[in-house]
Amino acid sequence: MPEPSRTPSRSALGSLVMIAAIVAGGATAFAYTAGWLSPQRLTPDKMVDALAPPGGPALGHRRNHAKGVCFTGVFDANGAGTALSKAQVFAAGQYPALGRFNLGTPDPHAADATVRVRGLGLQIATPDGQLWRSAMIDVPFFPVATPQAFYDLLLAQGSKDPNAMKTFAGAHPEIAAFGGWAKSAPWTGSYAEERFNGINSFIFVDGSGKESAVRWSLVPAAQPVPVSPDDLAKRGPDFLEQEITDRVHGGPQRWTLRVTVANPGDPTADPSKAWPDDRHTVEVGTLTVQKIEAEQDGPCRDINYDPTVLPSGIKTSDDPFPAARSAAYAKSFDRRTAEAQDYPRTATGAKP
Ligand code: HEM
Repeated sequence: MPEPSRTPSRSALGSLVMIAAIVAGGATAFAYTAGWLSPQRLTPDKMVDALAPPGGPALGHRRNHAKGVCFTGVFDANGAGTALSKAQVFAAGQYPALGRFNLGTPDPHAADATVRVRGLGLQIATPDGQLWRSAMIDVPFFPVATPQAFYDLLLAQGSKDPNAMKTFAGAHPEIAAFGGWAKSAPWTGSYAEERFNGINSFIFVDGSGKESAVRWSLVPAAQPVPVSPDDLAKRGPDFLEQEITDRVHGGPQRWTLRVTVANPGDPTADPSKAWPDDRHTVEVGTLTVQKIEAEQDGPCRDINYDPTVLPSGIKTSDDPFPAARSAAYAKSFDRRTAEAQDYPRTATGAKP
């Protein structure tokens, strides 16, 4: 009987080499994705870690804009937006809205009068099954020009080096405009009096395929009444939630959705640069907030207001923020939903 051959045949050897190559390729891709091959690369993990306050993140909560209150209402499109975008949300009609007023802080217990930036997350659903999610703030422009600069800003803010912020501002002079806004813009006593700005640039695509670069804002119907932060502090740490609850109880609150169209050459890739005031604007409809909902364990808890969740007819532009935000929001969502024991959670069916 002939001895069985101990040397693998050429074809078996080829298969082994192929399997090894596939495994190595997979491992390399995994290592790249995890950032092991490029420690300098900005990853969603690093970005979300950098948002955490010195004592660590508030487990179970959003890693930014952690304090807030949920609402439901409707968006009434007046039809004017169809000249710019084929998305059904602009066709005249009424669509359900689910949103969240919030404060730009990773601390869910921060006193309202200590947080300079206020925000609004919004989801509008249309009968064609599409969703438009957006998260806006009351600042008219972003403090820095790139996601990397935002990360560097977070590191500088958290640094023990007393010169860290000075060094950062030297390298990122655009931050001065935010400082100017923070000092001079009036504070108000109500979310209902805030204008919320989308800040990032997107592309609207109309029925014929024509593209327009746009930004959008929610302009309040309520007249803003300036109140000093000292006076706001006297209203208590959570006055904003109580105030909006009482106000909406007294009657629905409204904002006009205003779309601003860029002129050729306007900067779309840099949200730290506001577009000039004379740009063409189109009022496309009205957001009506009808009911304040429970924040804890309410309908906003499992929503990720990812700004890249867009209906057909709206797409991202060369602005690098929405993609970076999407990755960071997903990371925050994953972490907070995995921390069920630290936050009241009864319902299932999370929708990242
Ligand atoms: C690279 C830049 C940014 C990063 C890393 C970042 C990070 C985050 C994170 C981690 C969350 C919590 C997400 C969740 O768990 O659901 C969040 C929420 C939010 N962000 Fe940003 N953000 C960025 C830029 C912006 C910009 C440009 C705006 C405004 C135009 C904005 C407005 C908001 C608002 C309003 C929320 C709260 C939404 C909600 O109620 O769930 N962010 N952000």
